[in-house]
Order: sequence, then structure tokens, then C-alpha cells
Amino acid sequence: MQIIRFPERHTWAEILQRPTFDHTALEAQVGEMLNDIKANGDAAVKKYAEQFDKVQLDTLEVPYSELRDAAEQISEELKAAIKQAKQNIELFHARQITQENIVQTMPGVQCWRKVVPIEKVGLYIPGGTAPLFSTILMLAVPAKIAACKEIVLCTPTGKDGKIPPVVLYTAFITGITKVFKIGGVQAIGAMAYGTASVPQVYKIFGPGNQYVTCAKQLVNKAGVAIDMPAGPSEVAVFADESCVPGYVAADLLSQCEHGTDSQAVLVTTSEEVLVAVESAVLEQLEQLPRKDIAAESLKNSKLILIENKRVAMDMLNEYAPEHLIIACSNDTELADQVINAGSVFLGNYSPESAGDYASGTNHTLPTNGHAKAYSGVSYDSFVKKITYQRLSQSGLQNLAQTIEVMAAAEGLDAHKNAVSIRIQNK
Ligand SMILES: NC(=O)c1ccc[n+]([C@@H]2O[C@H](COP(=O)([O-])OP(=O)(O)OC[C@H]3O[C@@H](n4cnc5c(N)ncnc54)[C@H](O)[C@@H]3O)[C@@H](O)[C@H]2O)c1
Ligand SMILES: N[C@H](CO)Cc1c[nH]c[nH+]1
Ligand SMILES: [Zn+2]
Repeated sequence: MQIIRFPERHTWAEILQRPTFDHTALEAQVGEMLNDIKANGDAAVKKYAEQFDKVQLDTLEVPYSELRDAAEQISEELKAAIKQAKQNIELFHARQITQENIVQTMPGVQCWRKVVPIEKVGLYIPGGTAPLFSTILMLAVPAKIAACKEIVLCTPTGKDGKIPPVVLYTAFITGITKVFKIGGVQAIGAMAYGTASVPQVYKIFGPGNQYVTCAKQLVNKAGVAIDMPAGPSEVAVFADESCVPGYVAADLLSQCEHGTDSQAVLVTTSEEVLVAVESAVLEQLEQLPRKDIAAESLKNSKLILIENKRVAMDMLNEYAPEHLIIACSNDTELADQVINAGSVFLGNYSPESAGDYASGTNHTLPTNGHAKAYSGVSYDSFVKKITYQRLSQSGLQNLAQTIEVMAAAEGLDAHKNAVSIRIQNK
């Protein structure tokens, strides 16, 4: 971990730099793979599965019977946990359905919106370093609430060429029927362009590593909608003397264990907190089974001592973290000052793990500073809103002059005429 105290001589961009990699090379590699998948479909998908996942796949779709029977291989304890999480996520996301009203903007002029589910959606579930079955709940639950018609799920297999039963079980209980054992760029390409096995979708959702995120961004440029760039996990903790250093250390490590390119940041106004968190991190690291991964991403991570809370909040808003934990005595006041973050956790008893799994909020969130402009996944992500209007004859008359004057000023006489013709013929 890099320790930075009162960083006067550095710009915030220097202090808050995220792990870097060669974007040009990444885009070139991923772009080439996508072109191949577009041209050669299943054959290219299988070729890349062999190259990157070390598996030979005869068929790509998981038979429905495997989804149905997966429950037999899951402990009752795990099934109960998944069901509890699902219930909370359903509750939170179902409340996001809003009522659209008809608005009369002028007498005789009515406007309204209709909420329509996106018909065909693709869900990517990461599985390179760990099978993230919790992500199925985060994507399939809102997709089902929104009533998307066709839902396709892709996730990589393990080295045995199989998808873990817990992933299949979670897909089954969320009502997903089309599951493909495809990971990485192959999965994004297959869902974006369609192959003989994989149906083409209109919007692709889900987090993933740098290859997956780059592939989503490239297919987006080619016209397929995506939820957002949701890449390597990150967390920032803002802590004062009221924090429990051991808890803060645990939260930092919880994101570091996701992958070697994760990043954890502590911002504090207290030297004592900084020192205590650093030693708690080093102590807890030793106990982790994924110690090697976490140790690697700690190299990307920072402990920052800052002069006061106002500057700290400015810095955190500039960083725009995927997750922001505020472990400060005045957390409610500070929460109001958050402008850029994917998801915020308040107080000493709101670990990020709660949102990762089961509190009800969504864990698919913008990373790499994209929280400045993007929200995380929600019910809204799976619907679009079509506007409607009906003008009565007198309504059009009320608005006619406004439209005619504006159309004439833009030099668009046909637009003007479409109004005038109706008024004159009255
Ligand atoms: N932002 C979020 O909302 C969020 C949520 C959950 C997880 N995550 C992140 O998702 C990521 C999951 O990553 P993962 O690797 O475990 O799983 P993944 O499923 O995203 O990626 C695995 C795939 O990467 C491909 N791949 C690996 N090396 C490659 C290479 N050299 N060239 C081309 N393709 C290659 C393989 O095909 C493999 O199937 C982590 O970084 C985690 O932090 C983010
Ligand atoms: N922290 C991840 C989002 O960055 C989500 C996750 C899934 N499982 C555990 N954590
Ligand atoms: Zn996590």
C-alpha cells in the first residue's frame, strides 16, 4: 500500500491514479477477437474458450435439466442464504417501479410515457477467478421484474468444462432458462452479434475483468447497448477516529481479493487511524486463502492522510469510487456531500459485503471513475420509456403559433406546414 500524507505537491489525479494497463493493446486484441466472433460465430467462441479458459466445448448451451437438478448438489444452508438475498433484492428493485402520469402541458395537449421492457437482454456473470453467482441475483431479478422477454446468460466454465452447480441453481431459481458456458470476450461477442447457438440481444449487462469490460465498450460503439463499464472492483473508505480500524481493514481487503487489478483506498483525517488500519490490513491479509491476489492488489492501494473532512470529500468526489464507505461520526452529514459514487455505505456496521450479497441494493456498479456519469444497475436499466402525446384540435390551435414561429426560424417550412394545414382546414 502506498502511504500519502498531506499530498500538497501532487495533483489529485496523481494521488488517485488507478491501476494502469496498455489500453491500445487491449482494444486491438479484443477488437480482433470480436471481429472473428462476428464472422465465425460458434467456431470462434469455442476456439477462444480453448485458448483462454483451457476447455474444449462441444456444445455451448447448458441443458435445462442441469439447471433444474442443480439444487440437489447445494447445501440447505446455502440455498436458504441465496433465497434470503433474492428476497431482499426483489423488494428493493420492485419498489423502483414508478407510476407514469399523463401531463397536460397546455389545454388540449397531453403527454405521457409508457415503460416498456427491453425485449432481449444478455447477462454476463463473471467466473474467471471466482464463480460470482451473486451477480445472477443482481441482474436476473431486475430483468424479471421488468418482464424482459428473452434473457440470455453467459458465464465461463471451470477448468473441468462445467459451470458450478451453485451458478446453475441461482439461474434456475431466478427463472433463467438459457444459460451458455461462455466467458470473457467470447460471451460478449456472441450475445452482441448472435451465433448459431447464442441469440443476439439488444443490451448486455454485467461486470467483468478488463477484457470483458473492453469488449462491452467496443460492442457498445458498434450499436449494442450496455449497462455501464463495470470493471475491476474498487472501494474507498473515509474514516475518522470513530471507526474501528479492524473493520476498515476487512473492507479494504474484501475488494482486494476480487482480482489483482482491484484497488482499495483509505482517506482519513487521523494519523492514528492510518497507522492502525495499515497494521490491521497486514495482519488480516495473512489469514486469507486468496492472500496472493489480495497482496497484489494492495500494491495498487493507498492510505491517504488529509487535513480536513471537506478536502477529503472533494477528493473522494473527484475519485468517484465504485463503493464508498463512510465510517465517520458525522456520516449522515457527509453522505449529503457525496456527488460521485456507485454505492455508499454508512457507519461501522454497513460493510460493503452487505451490498455485494444481500442487503437489497445492486452490486453491478460503475468503476474507473464512471460513477461521475453512470448509475449502477437497477430496474430502470432493463426498461425504456416511450413518450406519447395526443393533441386535441383546440390543443393544436393553442400551440400552433409557437410551433410555426420556431419552425420558420429554423428554416423548416415543411414542419411549419404540418401545423398550418391543420389549422387552416379547420
Ligand atoms: N464493477 C462491478 O460491478 C463488479 C462486480 C463483480 C465483479 N467485478 C469484477 O469482475 C472481475 C471478474 O473477473 P474474472 O477474471 O474473475 O472473471 P471474468 O468472467 O470477468 O473473466 C474471465 C474471462 O476472461 C477471459 N480472459 C482471461 N485472460 C484473457 C486474455 N489474456 N485475453 C482475453 N481474454 C482473457 C477468459 O475468457 C475468461 O473466461 C473482477 O475484476 C471483479 O473485481 C466487478
Ligand atoms: N464487490 C463486487 C462488485 O465490485 C461484487 C461482488 C460479488 N461477490 C462479491 N462481491
Ligand atoms: Zn465484492
